[in-house]
Amino acid sequence: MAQINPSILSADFARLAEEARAVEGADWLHVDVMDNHFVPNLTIGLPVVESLRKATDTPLDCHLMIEDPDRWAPAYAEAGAGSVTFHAEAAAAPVRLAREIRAKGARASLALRPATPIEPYEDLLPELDMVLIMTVEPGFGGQAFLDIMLPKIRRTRQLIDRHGLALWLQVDGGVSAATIERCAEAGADVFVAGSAVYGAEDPAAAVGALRDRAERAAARATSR
Ligand SMILES: O=C(CO)[C@@H](O)[C@H](O)COP(=O)(O)O
Repeated sequence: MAQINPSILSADFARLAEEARAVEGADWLHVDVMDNHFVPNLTIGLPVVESLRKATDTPLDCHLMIEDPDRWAPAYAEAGAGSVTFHAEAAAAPVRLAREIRAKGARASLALRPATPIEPYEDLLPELDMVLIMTVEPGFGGQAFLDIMLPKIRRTRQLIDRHGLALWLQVDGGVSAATIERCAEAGADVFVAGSAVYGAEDPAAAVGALRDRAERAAARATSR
């Protein structure tokens, strides 16, 4: 089943609790943590995650776009994130880190920037609960979806299936009504959407509409 994770990067940060509750039918709330080093933008950190945890029942999917995730990522699991994603390009010891995150009770996920291939990480897949393929350069919401990432999504799905793993495959960046079907057909099953949800008049309805599109596209792809 397709999961839709609204990205609070496109929400009104002055009304975060309200904005989190506006999408309570969503599967997860995607929380973009940026440190102005790994990416050229600065957003939020642990205290906001702790507060969000109390403000909504929707599980938190924290995407750490930070340097030194080996030091910080386990603390996000302790702060209440149900899923913690760290970047392959930033982690010094990704296997140890994934194990630490899981030991704290959260799902462990590995993110890849657009120029980072999945193949070097094939042997690590059993240590993970999700792979995140960035479909824009990380740092900002509202960017155009990179179609050139579709082959990487397909290859990642093939690797996951070949190993018989139950990993989720997430895409993030430029996901909208116009692009979600291509992602689902390529094998993604978790979809982060910022502007397509928070830019909509009715964010909760936008979540439902995106999920319907993704599920129809996935059904078409499997019936081929
Ligand atoms: O991680 C990021 C950006 O780096 C994303 O989560 C964006 O926040 C998604 O926003 P849209 O592209 O959907 O507007």
